[in-house]
Amino acid sequence: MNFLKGIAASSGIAMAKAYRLVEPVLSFEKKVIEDANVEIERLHTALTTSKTELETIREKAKVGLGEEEAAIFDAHLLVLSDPELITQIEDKIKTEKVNAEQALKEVADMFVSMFEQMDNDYMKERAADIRDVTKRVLSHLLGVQIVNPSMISEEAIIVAEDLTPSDTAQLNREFVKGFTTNIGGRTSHSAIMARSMEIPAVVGTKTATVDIQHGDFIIVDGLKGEVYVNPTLELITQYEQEQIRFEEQKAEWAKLLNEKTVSVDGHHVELAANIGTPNDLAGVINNGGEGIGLYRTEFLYMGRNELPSEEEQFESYKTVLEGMNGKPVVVRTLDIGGDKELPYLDLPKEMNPFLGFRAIRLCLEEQDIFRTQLRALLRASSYGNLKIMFPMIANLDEFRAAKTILEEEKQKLVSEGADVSDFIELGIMVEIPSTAIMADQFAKEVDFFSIGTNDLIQYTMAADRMNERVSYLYQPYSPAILRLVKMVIDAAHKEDKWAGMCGEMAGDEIAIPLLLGLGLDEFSMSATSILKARSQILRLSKNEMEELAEKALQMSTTSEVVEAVKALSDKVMSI
Ligand SMILES: C=C(OP(=O)(O)O)C(=O)O
Ligand SMILES: [Mg+2]
Repeated sequence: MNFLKGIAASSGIAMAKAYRLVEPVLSFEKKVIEDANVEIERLHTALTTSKTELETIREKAKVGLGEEEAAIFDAHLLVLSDPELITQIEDKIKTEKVNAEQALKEVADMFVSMFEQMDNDYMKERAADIRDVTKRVLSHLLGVQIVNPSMISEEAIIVAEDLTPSDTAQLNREFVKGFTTNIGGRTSHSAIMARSMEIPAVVGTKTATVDIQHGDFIIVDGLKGEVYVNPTLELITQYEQEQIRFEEQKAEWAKLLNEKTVSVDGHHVELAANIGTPNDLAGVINNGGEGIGLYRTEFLYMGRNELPSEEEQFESYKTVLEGMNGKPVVVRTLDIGGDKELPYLDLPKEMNPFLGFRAIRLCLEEQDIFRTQLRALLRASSYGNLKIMFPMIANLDEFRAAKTILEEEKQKLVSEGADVSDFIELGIMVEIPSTAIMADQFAKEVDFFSIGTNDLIQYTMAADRMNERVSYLYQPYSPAILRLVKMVIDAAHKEDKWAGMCGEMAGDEIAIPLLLGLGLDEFSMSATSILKARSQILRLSKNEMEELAEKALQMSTTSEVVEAVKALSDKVMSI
């Protein structure tokens, strides 16, 4: 039995065979061939196998993700049967007497660079399609298997170097019981998505792909951040008991579904959910969410080849607003960048993507993208209680510029006769230290704050949220972070505004007593954490937590703070 320690990213216990999701090696040598016909036949066999495979993937994507996501594969199927591409590969094999792999690569590279140089987004997307399809055909020529998470059709635990947010979105919950990765932290987006999909996960193990072989039986303990490879029967039985206990605990929490979240001394706070797509709505309702505190709209833009249209966005926003039936829905405008990439935007690679051209910075420059989203939001506003929030605001000029654009679009829509609500609150994410420090000034102009601690911690501590090697610095309970949070909440309250938090800290059981004491009004978290948080807050006294927070703000280290919270007694800690 082998044991790996990582970061507990999504709670629960999974036991199944390992499914390794590793990039295949597609290297080959250029060869001079004797018989061109043999090579051409190999090429056609690889093309046919790729076609059958893509059709199956397309079908699965259609069932699991919907027609729109599946349409991406139509573009790939088109490339596969493009006569111009195929004839040129055949000609190369015949005239230059090279192997099919070499001919395929040279012709594909030529098309890719031709399309990439065109000043046309549609053509640039075709370059990405050709690259993808070439990889698939090449894998069949070489007899190497390309793995695709959406193709998993038996119970498995994924083992990977890392999972991108779009890989995670494609996971089929029926078969994927859990995952473990080499890199990543609790607030990397794949971890956040795992929590909302209720898939147990341990990230940042450093060596999962080395220590775990395809088909090994593994246990992923997402509560403790541990992974066992080929465990003993005794351990399996122990974990089966553990699974039962976890389910019983969840059943207890479920009794609080329709309760208000009120402390023992009568202070009410709002427990809201973070979502990525309208598909997450059911989870919010089934977990007793009192609103949506963060709708990460960037997922609408991901896993596809082009920007979503205004109409498409309008439909998604309307679905969420109607689904929440008048409860608050905070929609965050496009926050692309960092670990959330959009290949079709074709932005230059940056040295420090988390500090680069992203989120509101990109939206203020690429205004077509921004205005389309704002129009869709404004049109949807009459279907519910919409609040709009801008991400990554670093100074007041950015907020004012974004607000002006929103107002311009609103005027246009109103003059076109559209129905736009007059009660849309406008707020910002506080996730950059400069904004927390200047919160008193912002509070005069915004309607609310939502503290994005996932980024606020990484920017304050200069510790990458995705890097497990610096995770010791990435501490939500650090007095430095608590002081910033206090500044933001106090600044909001001074201007009669509300302050929420949508970073993962809001659902963390050690942070919750402190945040209640600091006066946070709204806690927004993975839907699956809501009932547990409610059960905890129902046992806390706001007055006592104020005293605790006061003391914590004067402490000098994170561990002192953690000890003080834990000393509150088992009564207020869930586990
Ligand atoms: C909620 C946040 O945004 P994201 O995790 O999407 O960066 C945050 O930074 O805390
Ligand atoms: Mg953020």
